[in-house]
Amino acid sequence: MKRETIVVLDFGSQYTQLIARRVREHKVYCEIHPYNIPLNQLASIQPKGIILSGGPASVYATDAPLLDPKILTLGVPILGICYGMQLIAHLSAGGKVHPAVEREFGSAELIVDLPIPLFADLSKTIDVWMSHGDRIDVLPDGFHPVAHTHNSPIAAIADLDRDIYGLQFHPEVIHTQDDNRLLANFVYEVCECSDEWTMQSFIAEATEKIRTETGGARVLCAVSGGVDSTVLAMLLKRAVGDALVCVFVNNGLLRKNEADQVLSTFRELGIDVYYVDATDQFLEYLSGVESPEQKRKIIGNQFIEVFKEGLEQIGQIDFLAQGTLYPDVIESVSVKGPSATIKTHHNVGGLPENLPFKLIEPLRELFKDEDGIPFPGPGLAVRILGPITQERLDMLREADEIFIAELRKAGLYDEIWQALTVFLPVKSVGVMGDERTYENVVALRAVTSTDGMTADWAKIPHNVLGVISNRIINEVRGINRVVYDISSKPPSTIEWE
Ligand SMILES: Nc1ncnc2c1ncn2[C@@H]1O[C@H](COP(=O)(O)OP(=O)(O)OP(=O)(O)O)[C@@H](O)[C@H]1O
Ligand SMILES: O=c1[nH]c(=O)c2[nH+]cn([C@@H]3O[C@H](COP(=O)(O)O)[C@@H](O)[C@H]3O)c2[nH]1
Ligand SMILES: NC(=O)CC[C@H](N)C(=O)O
Ligand SMILES: [Mg+2]
Repeated sequence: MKRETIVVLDFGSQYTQLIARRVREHKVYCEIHPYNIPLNQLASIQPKGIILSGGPASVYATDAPLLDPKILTLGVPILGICYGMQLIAHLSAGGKVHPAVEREFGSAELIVDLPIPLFADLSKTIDVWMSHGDRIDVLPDGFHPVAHTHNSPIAAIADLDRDIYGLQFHPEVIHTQDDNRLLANFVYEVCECSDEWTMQSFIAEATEKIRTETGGARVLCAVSGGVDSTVLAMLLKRAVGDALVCVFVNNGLLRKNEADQVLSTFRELGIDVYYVDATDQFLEYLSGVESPEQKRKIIGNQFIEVFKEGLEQIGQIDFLAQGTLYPDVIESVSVKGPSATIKTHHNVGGLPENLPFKLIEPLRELFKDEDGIPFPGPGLAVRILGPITQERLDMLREADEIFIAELRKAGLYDEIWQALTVFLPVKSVGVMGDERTYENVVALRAVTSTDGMTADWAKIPHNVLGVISNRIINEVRGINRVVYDISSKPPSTIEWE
């Protein structure tokens, strides 16, 4: 049976992914395609409904991204959001879109004038989220005006015969206070989708697909202990059982007890892991290296070496599973300009592309909710400024464990996007028990952020910082000074290297 699918056509809105996520929250599968997807390709998806996203352009501009007008005649229900609605008006006979006298950003009160099924179970006035400079001035033929705001006399439109709708506001953002009803009404009432796309149905379908794809051959999954590779390994275990080969490499740059924790997690999951302790090899190659980029390069290369050696022992494997997620897939077809058009999927631990595997990517349809603080691939290597030594790694591990534990204890862990401890290559004078000390400094770094691209330093209460500093200086031998990093990104970065 064909899976019921809602397609979002992307005109470059910052909210495109959010639209897809909101639709999926209603247990209806939704995928994103560029606005200029060829008509036959779109038709072959057999969408139950099409949503046209917002976008930064103006429909009347000469280089505006347009829609193949035949899409409006497919007989599939369509919902245009903001730019999407303006486009429907622009492409339909009689419709006129012009710059509004006043631009409208933020909350606005929407008054519903025509109670159509799209607005079922909603009150007559709704607080909605606006973000536009253009508006429909003349309604296209065949459309009814459905709602208005103070600044947008035509804030929602409907052609009930053809099931084509437009909203000037953004139903996908939480500031539109409709309890996510508008998109629910669109997918259930207008498109007549059922709520059958669940994680259970995804797992069942993905399991079947992996079995068919691999046909009993062995599958390699490199695991880091992170969410993506762990979920991937669980799904593969279910699908191929003992044909799954998991490999976990200890590069000596992990946090305190991390390797043991990863191994015990996999034991609890009933998944065998081929464990390679390559600490000595990594530290040997990193010995004396100070340049951050050099460190990264060495770590990447050693990863490949370790993997190749491991594979010689494990023997022939046909498939490599990667934890590519939907945002990676979307980026590779993005409309946001040529620089973003081709993105190589993030490589498993920097594995080279010429290894003799066929790739499978069972998670490529999924989004992930951000969870906890990420740990970067190069690990503690980029948190020790200057040369890496076992002694420095040990001090840093202890200090880092205290920092994170105290953040959790203070209930701050979930508000913080990234938290780390940096070992500085300087010594400073202190006094401990009347004795002069001449020891090391660590810097604490904690930031708030939504995507890691920009970040602000976290305003951790002074008393919490005090406890952390005391504990580190008292408990970690070799450290007599703790400083807190109060730089934002930009101009600084989150990590120090
Ligand atoms: N120490 C390791 N041993 C084996 N494989 C690893 C290791 N570190 C990373 N990998 C592999 O490289 C992939 C990419 O790592 P990275 O940390 O950059 O991505 P990620 O998105 O955080 O994924 P994850 O949540 O699985 O860690 C991981 O998903 C895993 O397959
Ligand atoms: O896998 C990774 N390999 C790297 O080389 C690397 N460098 C930084 N980071 C992580 O990326 C986010 C942003 O960090 P920066 O502001 O330091 O660039 C932060 O979350 C960093 O931890 C890395 N992750
Ligand atoms: N958010 C949008 O889609 C904006 C559409 C169009 N650029 C406008 O300003 O009206
Ligand atoms: Mg990871």
